[in-house]
Amino acid sequence: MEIRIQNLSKKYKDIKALNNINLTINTPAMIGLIGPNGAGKSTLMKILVGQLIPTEGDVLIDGISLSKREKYLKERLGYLPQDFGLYEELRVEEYLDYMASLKGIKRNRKEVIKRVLITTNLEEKSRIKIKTLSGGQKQRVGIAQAILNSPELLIVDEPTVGLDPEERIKFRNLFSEDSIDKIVILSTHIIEDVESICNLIIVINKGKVLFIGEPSELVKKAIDHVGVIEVTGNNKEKFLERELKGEFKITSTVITPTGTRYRVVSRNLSSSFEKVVPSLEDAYIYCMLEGGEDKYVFV
Ligand SMILES: Nc1ncnc2c1ncn2[C@@H]1O[C@H](COP(=O)(O)OP(=O)(O)OP(=O)(O)O)[C@@H](O)[C@H]1O
Repeated sequence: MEIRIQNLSKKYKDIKALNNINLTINTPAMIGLIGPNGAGKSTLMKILVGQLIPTEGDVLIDGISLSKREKYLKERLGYLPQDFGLYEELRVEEYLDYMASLKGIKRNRKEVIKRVLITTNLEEKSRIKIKTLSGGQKQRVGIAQAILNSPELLIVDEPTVGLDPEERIKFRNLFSEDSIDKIVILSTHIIEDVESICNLIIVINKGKVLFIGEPSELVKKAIDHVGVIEVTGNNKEKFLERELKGEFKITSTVITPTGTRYRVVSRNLSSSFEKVVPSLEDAYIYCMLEGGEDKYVFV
């Protein structure tokens, strides 16, 4: 599958949620879509699944406009929205059966449901009413419905929210294994999730793509922009003032026997800092610093 996003913009009244996005994605890809709150991630995902119509531009699925691909996409898409409504009165298996019928799954429906119940560790809960499940278990039901049709394109908006660490690891591995022959787009704020499974990162902010590429390329861009420094008690206030003035962004603070050790990301790192190897999180912050101003785009 090829997804080609062309000059895509979306306006909600006077808010430009997406501002002239151009991207091409091909199978296979395990994509991490990251960006701060309000960056436009959900809007982009909703357009990709045909739930929202763009104000300008188009999305081509295998060369044909999304607007003419409704059935084609429905058969190949799995989607877990950020706020998915579950039918609380239904039992888990009834809900999955209903979702399977909406997706047009007729053959082996029982087996298909059983398979996703096993995959999402919900077998024991299959006869339980959704309203009595915990938040994390409901999230698993959401993931289960998204993978019912073994989709070629799996779009998941913050899928690991509410899951405990073990479950998070399990699900990110599931998405990753699934991406061998498909496109998985995973929107998240959890950089660790992206780091461990994604081979492509798309960073967006204020509706613009700031970066697209491999995680290692993003990290490379932050080399020489990340440093640490130990600040003693008397100098702490002055140091923190420098952050307020925008000289750098503190990404970690550790109290030491002699003062405080800060890790910072800066566009122009002063020589007073000891340079360190950037993490993906540092690189993301650096990307935000560079791309936060309209005059500079990182791609
Ligand atoms: N239905 C809507 N009506 C008006 N404005 C909207 C609507 N949906 C989103 N927006 C605005 O569009 C912008 C992008 O929102 P979007 O939900 O796509 O961001 P996001 O990156 O998914 O954020 P988050 O990480 O907080 O979920 C924000 O400024 C948001 O307030």
